[in-house]
Amino acid sequence: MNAVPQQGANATPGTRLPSLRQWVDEVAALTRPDRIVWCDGSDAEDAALKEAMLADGTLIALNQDTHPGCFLHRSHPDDVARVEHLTFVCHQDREDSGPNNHWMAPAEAHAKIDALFDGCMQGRTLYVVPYCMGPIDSPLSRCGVEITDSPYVVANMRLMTRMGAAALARIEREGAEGKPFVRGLHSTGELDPDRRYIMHFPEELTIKSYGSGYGGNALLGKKCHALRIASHQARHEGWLAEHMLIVGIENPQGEVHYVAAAFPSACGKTNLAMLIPPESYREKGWKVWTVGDDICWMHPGEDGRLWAINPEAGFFGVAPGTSEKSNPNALASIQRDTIFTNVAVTDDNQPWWEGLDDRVPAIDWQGRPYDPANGPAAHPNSRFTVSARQCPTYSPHTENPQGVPISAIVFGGRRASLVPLVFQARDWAHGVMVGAAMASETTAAATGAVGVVRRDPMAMKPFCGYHFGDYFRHWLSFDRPGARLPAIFHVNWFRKDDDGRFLWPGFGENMRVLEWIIGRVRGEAAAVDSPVGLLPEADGINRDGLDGVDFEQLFEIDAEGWSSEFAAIRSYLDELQPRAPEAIVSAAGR
Ligand SMILES: Nc1nc2c(ncn2[C@@H]2O[C@H](COP(=O)(O)OP(=O)(O)OP(=O)(O)O)[C@@H](O)[C@H]2O)c(=O)[nH]1
Ligand SMILES: O=C([O-])CC(=O)C(=O)O
Ligand SMILES: [Mn+2]
Repeated sequence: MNAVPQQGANATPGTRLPSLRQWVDEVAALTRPDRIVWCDGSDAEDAALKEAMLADGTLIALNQDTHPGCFLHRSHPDDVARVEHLTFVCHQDREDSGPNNHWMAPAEAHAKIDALFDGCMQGRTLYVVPYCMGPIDSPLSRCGVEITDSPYVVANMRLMTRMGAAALARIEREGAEGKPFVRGLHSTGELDPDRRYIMHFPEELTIKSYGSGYGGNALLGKKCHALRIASHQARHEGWLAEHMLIVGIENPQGEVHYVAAAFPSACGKTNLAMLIPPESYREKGWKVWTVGDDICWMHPGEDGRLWAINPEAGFFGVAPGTSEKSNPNALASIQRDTIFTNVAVTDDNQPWWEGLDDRVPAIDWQGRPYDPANGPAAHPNSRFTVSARQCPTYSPHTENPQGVPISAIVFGGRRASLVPLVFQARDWAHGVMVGAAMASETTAAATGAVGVVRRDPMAMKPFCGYHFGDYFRHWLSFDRPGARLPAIFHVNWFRKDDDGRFLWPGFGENMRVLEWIIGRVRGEAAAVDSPVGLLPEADGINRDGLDGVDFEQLFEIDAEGWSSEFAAIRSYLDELQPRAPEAIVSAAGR
């Protein structure tokens, strides 16, 4: 490991880039770490970090015979999910952050969080983590540096991003040309929920996160950079940074159509990205390729299409519900070299969670002997971190510097009632309205109540780094001469019957809906108009081999229910005035 003892102003630089060196010096002067380590991303560095974490209990070794290279991390019980109420987007002008974000004046926010950072790394190591979001040689990629005092964050960032020497070289090269990198400062602090903030300064390309070690709060390349900061950059540079999976669907003719889909947190992105088609489809030659499971950056190409890259290099996936039946690709991916966070373990020290299989766990996520009276054995938001390359369906085109062309955009939410299995938007503006009108039941991915329907436009409510009205305008701006935009759809895997059972089997069977979507894109499948959009014809979704599915109920359009839904959408858009674009407001029925 390249350990560099800090010697005040004479500290070994670690970089040729003066702006980076100066920032690290400033942060070190504020946080006063015992030592500074510049991370190179090497295997040796990773091994040494893990050894140190095993020694101090940050990591616990899992069964190395069944799960080589796998470790468990138990977080503080109060630090298990994103904290939206403590997450701020601090534009100079409050209006630019919009009613969709918590706001504080930048000067006040800096003062408040810098007071927490003051001296917080005494007795700790400061790690400098250079990273690249996207393929290292792609012009669409963007770089950042995270400074953190958490070795767990370093190990996760190594899986989730292109981290280390190659990223630093790109940052230095771009820096010499005057191109900035995103600066992220993170400390786990005291893990005190009352001394915790996740602050974003889009105009300064800066993130400051204090008091949490959890994924979306602490792995700053992910939601903080690749969505909140990047969405702001994308607005000004003419591209889109979205909370979307990217999946390639190969039809029997060997044609691959790439689909980008936005579902809110813990609503099925990882599962759809890794879908295995039913056997009848596989026999005919249908295949699915995984490009990304959480974030998608889309740029208009010279051919007028939208080209997408996955800025991430790994998956930070929800463990509960992942099984041989629901998601065999995810399960195959996490047999080795995986970091598990807040899962349970069996008596032979294998990772376990609800929905995995019918074994009984021995120890729960907090390290207690398992007792059902204490609730689930694994935390509902327990996660695995793994390199995307370990996924059996990993698409080699993920590394394309120019990205992959998107044929269809799919929006979706968790709606127990009202919303049909699938419908298509009539055109781009209608599709943007459909995305803007999204709502979904809240999940364990963020702290707070679970199962409450809230409006979550484009699954970006917690992640859009600017005013939603401007964001919808930005989406509309892609419809211009020469554009060959993807068709837009909406799906709902989660509609329930009167007894509270899911009407749709979901998971691999979602292939049937994707087949219709690809059919529409290719101009082959028929559709009928309805008050919400274009629906498949009565036999439009392939039903072969599907017994007991009530298609009538899945596609039922309740006129009265929709009229109150549209009223709710309109009053939501009212809150965004005067910035909500007229095209969206009128598409929502005014
Ligand atoms: N009923 C049903 N549940 C599903 C389906 N797909 C996923 N789920 C459930 O949704 C939950 C989480 O899904 P993920 O795919 O991990 O969610 P995600 O959208 O990737 O979430 P984040 O990583 O939080 O952004 C799990 O409990 C799954 O079992 C489906 O088709 N039908
Ligand atoms: O960011 C996280 O912590 C995990 C995630 O994907 C989400 O919450 O959408
Ligand atoms: Mn997510």
